[in-house]
Amino acid sequence: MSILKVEGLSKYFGGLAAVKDVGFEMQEGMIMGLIGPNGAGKTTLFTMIAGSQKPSAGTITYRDRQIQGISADRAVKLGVCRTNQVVKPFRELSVVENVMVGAFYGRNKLFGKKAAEKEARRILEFIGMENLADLPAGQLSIGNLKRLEIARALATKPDLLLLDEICGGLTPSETAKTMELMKQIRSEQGISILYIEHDMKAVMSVCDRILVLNYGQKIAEGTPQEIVTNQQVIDAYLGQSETA
Ligand SMILES: Nc1ncnc2c1ncn2[C@@H]1O[C@H](COP(=O)(O)OP(=O)(O)OP(=O)(O)O)[C@@H](O)[C@H]1O
Repeated sequence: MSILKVEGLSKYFGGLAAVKDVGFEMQEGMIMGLIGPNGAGKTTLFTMIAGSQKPSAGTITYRDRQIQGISADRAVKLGVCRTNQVVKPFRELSVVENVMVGAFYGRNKLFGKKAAEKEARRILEFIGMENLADLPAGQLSIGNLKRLEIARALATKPDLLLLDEICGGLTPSETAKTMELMKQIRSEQGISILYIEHDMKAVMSVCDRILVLNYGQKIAEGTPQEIVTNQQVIDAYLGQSETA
């Protein structure tokens, strides 16, 4: 069953086509990678799906509902939540309080403070951060801040999770842990994931399908194996990222 269908999606900033006539579909339970060079339009595509930016043209169908142009708040309430590439926790609040903010802001209307804290601690345990729950978020390492960003998003109870470069700045072992976590989020919580990443090893290890953007346009879509052997993708992106 389709969870997300994007058709003819474009976003113009003045004369610049940041995203141009992009279309793709995600099936329920899929982990889909979104790759491409810097400035290719990946984040702009995310912001349109997550509701913080209105498309110039095109449609975004989430399950059976068109959601293009809705607010980020409304998108979260419908079950679409994104993380940010640059993590912005409430640094003076504790780790568990940061996750509680996600729970209050999210879909589940049952929450009082106690229930939100219980849920936040459950999520921290799920992602292996329960021992850090009472520290101020400002004291976390970059790896743990990225995990906290995922925990906050999970607390909103998404069905579609948009992850933006959650491996940037991580060590190889932190990256491997994060890939395992993504697989668990899908298998144990049934959440579909759209995933922007520059780390090709990470993308290859976790994604069912990959979508490639270049200058705002889709240049390829396929399985990881199809993508790494696609000459257009090698020329536009993989060749340069290997030498970067
Ligand atoms: N608010 C904005 N106003 C004007 N131009 C913008 C705006 N947001 C993005 N752009 C431009 O749109 C293009 C696509 O940017 P976007 O951030 O979506 O790319 P990206 O693929 O996410 O890049 P990166 O990998 O560096 O994060 C770039 O040329 C960028 O400068």
